Amino acid sequence: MKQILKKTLQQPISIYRGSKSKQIKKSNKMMKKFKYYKSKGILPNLDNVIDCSGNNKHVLNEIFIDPDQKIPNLGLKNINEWKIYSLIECPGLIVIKNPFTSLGQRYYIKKLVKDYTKNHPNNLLESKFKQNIIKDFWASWIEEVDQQQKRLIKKSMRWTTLGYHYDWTNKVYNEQNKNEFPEELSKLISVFAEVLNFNDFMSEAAIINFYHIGNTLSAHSDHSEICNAPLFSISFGQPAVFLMGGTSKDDDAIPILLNSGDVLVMSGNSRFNYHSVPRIFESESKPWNDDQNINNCSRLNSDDLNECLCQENWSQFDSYLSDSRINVNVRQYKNKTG
Ligand SMILES: O=C(O)CCC(=O)C(=O)O
Ligand SMILES: [Fe+2]
Repeated sequence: MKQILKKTLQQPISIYRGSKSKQIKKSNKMMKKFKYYKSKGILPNLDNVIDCSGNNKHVLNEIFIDPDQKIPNLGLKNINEWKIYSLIECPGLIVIKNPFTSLGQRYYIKKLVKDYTKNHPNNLLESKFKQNIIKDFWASWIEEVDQQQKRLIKKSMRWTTLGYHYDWTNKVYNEQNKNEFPEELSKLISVFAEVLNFNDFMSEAAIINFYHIGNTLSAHSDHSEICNAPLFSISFGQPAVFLMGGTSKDDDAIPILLNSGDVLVMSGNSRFNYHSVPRIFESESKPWNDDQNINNCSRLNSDDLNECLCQENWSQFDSYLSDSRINVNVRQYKNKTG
């Protein structure tokens, strides 16, 4: 078992899901910045990383929404507390600063890493891992007593897909290989879409990425969806530097700090831009533990909520998150009018 795990894990630490380009051109500004922020030797200077707060007014525009509109109780803060920004230099890129309550964060974290890794396609399916790990990653991880094995199991889960499954080899969505898109996630995304006036958005396909300190995601653009609908990307756990480039890898890239709970929306011109994740940080802040107020959670499943409220149970998630980041990005795959 140890051998099989080790063998499967002998792969680049970068999540890479396509064919590699052969050479890095000198003009490839995205790659240069990627290398800079990824660097392990000399720690990168983070002064230029945009943290999407009031401190960065020169590069951000605040988007004001109706503070009296009604949103469902899905673990989100009161709408009058939401802060939303667009990036002046990247039209269409929007960041909703953590709109989740602490319990809301816990709820979706549990869904993403425990529930959705079960019964959905994931990167372990074609590996030689034991069936129990492939079928129920979370149970296998928490039940493992050997600390070395436990670490290996944790790092083995890199991605899971929901809804239409993406065929990474042929770079197409697979019509036959489709799972039910989780209803609670679709409802959550609809709230973000409606608040931002993307009223017809349909959640049809999602990728959940699991990163651990040291993991990266190479520069790519998400262009396999045939519609021009926005892409909603939610991050939980440890913070990351996210690089947002242009339509060519030669375009310069903007470094953005994504903290737990932040929702990044790629719409309009930014939808098909190159982007990457060069770095995950360990941070002291744990916004999923701030308070466990059940306000604004009445539309969430009570059994799931109780699981998040039970401290003994939650400590497993805390341990998972101590050096991990979870990102879920949700897409509309088909053009409804087409
Ligand atoms: O982890 C992130 O923030 C980005 C993920 C991403 O770009 C992707 O999965 O296509
Ligand atoms: Fe992407």
